[in-house]
Amino acid sequence: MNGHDVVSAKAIVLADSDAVARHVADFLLTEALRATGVFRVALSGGSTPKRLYAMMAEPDYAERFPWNRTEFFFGDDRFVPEDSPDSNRGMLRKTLFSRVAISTQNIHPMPDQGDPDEAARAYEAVLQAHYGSPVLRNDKPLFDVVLLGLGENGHTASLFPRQPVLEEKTRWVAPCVPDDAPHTRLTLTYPAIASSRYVLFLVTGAPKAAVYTRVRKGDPVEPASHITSDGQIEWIVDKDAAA
Ligand SMILES: O=C(O)[C@H](O)[C@@H](O)[C@H](O)[C@H](O)COP(=O)(O)O
Repeated sequence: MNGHDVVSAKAIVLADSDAVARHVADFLLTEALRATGVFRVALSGGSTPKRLYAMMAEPDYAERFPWNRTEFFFGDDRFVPEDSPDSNRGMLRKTLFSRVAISTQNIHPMPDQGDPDEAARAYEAVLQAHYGSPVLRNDKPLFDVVLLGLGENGHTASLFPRQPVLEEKTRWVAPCVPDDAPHTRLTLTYPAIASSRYVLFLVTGAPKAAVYTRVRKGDPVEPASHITSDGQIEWIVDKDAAA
């Protein structure tokens, strides 16, 4: 029971999606305040974490959070302009970053224009500059916390079923052209996500119950089953998803 993989990971089952959001918000605040230097977070997209981001923007939380000692990165994004309703960058600007006192220098969205492969390599260069090396070491995490969601088809970040990115063992960021999603995406790869102190999966709602059960059993067909962390993985789920 080491917590480095999705099967041995601890599961925290909470009443509803608000309780999940509050738990993760409190966890991020505690860890950010405890950090002695820069605190690095990779943010998830999609709808599940929107409640979390809204909570983080609330004044009584925002005034306590060390925004300018925190570097916010993206776990993935759709390769669309920021003003697209599908952009994680746009969603985070609206729900969080436009509402708190954070410097744009502490926010690192993924590129959303040009050639996707070149954009992925450019983002990898940003990560390597912050990490201080082009080679990941398992005793020096790239991220303090990686937030992940879980799609009903077993994807997480933009690690989609049947995609070449699932085999990527060297690059930290890569493009993905899912065969069952409308946009090309950029995503952190498995090795980049593994370079973390914590990976938190946020899973809520009855529609996620089946895939959550399959991934928690380590079903190898599900891309999320192959997520590991040099630190600890935790499932933060609501009762409907855990049913
Ligand atoms: O950009 C994205 O879409 C996310 O990073 C993706 O991995 C998401 O977490 C899952 O698709 C779950 O999405 P929901 O939270 O909307 O169910």
